Amino acid sequence: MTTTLPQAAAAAAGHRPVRDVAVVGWGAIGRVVGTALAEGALPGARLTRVVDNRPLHGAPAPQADLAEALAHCDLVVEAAGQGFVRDLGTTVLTSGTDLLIASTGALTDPELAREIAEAGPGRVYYTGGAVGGLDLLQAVRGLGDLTRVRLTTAKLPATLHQPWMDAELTERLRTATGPVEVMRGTARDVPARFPRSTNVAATVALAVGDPDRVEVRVVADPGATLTRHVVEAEGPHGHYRFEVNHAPDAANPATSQVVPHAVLRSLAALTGRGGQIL
Ligand SMILES: NC(=O)C1=CN([C@@H]2O[C@H](COP(=O)(O)OP(=O)(O)OC[C@H]3O[C@@H](n4cnc5c(N)ncnc54)[C@H](O)[C@@H]3O)[C@@H](O)[C@H]2O)C=CC1
Ligand SMILES: O=C([O-])CC(=O)C(=O)O
Repeated sequence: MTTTLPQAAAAAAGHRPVRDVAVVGWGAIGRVVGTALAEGALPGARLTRVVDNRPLHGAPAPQADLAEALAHCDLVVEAAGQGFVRDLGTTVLTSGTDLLIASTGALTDPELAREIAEAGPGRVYYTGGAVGGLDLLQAVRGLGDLTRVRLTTAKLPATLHQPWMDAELTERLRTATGPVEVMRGTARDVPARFPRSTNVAATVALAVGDPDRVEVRVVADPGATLTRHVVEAEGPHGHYRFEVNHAPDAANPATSQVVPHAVLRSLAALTGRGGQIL
């Protein structure tokens, strides 16, 4: 039988406290994260509740509403969508629960970004998700502002179709035989237009500190069997280029397969696990 020590007693006794984690959103990301936690993949964290707005069968922890989940966890992993962050992000934080956000695109609304930043006592964190190099871009800010930051995202056309698109653009996506630029804008406006597909733009913006400074191109490419994100940045102290090409999730090709593993890496850092590249 295992004995669970309360967090403070565990810390005093020299044990690292185990984080009680609720996963919100049991889809491409949440399912992989929650299953790994339930299988003990991360010794410093355990899955206590799962929240989803659809009935679930066979989840490895009880399904609960958010109120019940908050009573049984000290950390919420958001893998549900920008709507959850918008509607309930501050509820999580004001309950004293930490929040790890995947749907960073919600933060492009300046009022919500301010509310989330000021809410507490829970702390908010963001996963790097599908992009890399953000640690370095954050570090470079210590040397002075970046003068130009660009993100180009290329995905399969079907993953980029949106209800706001007119008939002509919809048809161009449907019949594309080569790359089609579907939007050019900034990290302020793009993630709201492609809420399930371009959170990466908002994440880059969090790293560089300004959504208006990040120029974004979204490209529908029938040849993009791997989802591509290219981040290019330049400043007085250097220039940087990060390109990733990810296999998409089989069930939800808008999401790259690596994303839940990026969330698990974020969780490993949050549990205080040693040996991490921070
Ligand atoms: N930061 C990044 O690099 C990435 C971020 N994302 C974000 O993560 C979100 C989740 O991605 P996936 O797992 O691929 O989506 P998914 O569509 O496979 O799963 C989402 C799950 O959340 C549930 N859900 C939706 N709204 C909810 C709510 N308000 N409360 C509770 N459950 C809710 C749905 O029923 C579904 O089961 C995306 O919508 C996107 O915003 C996705 C990919 C990359
Ligand atoms: O998974 C990806 O490649 C990116 C994605 O969906 C997002 O940023 O919302």
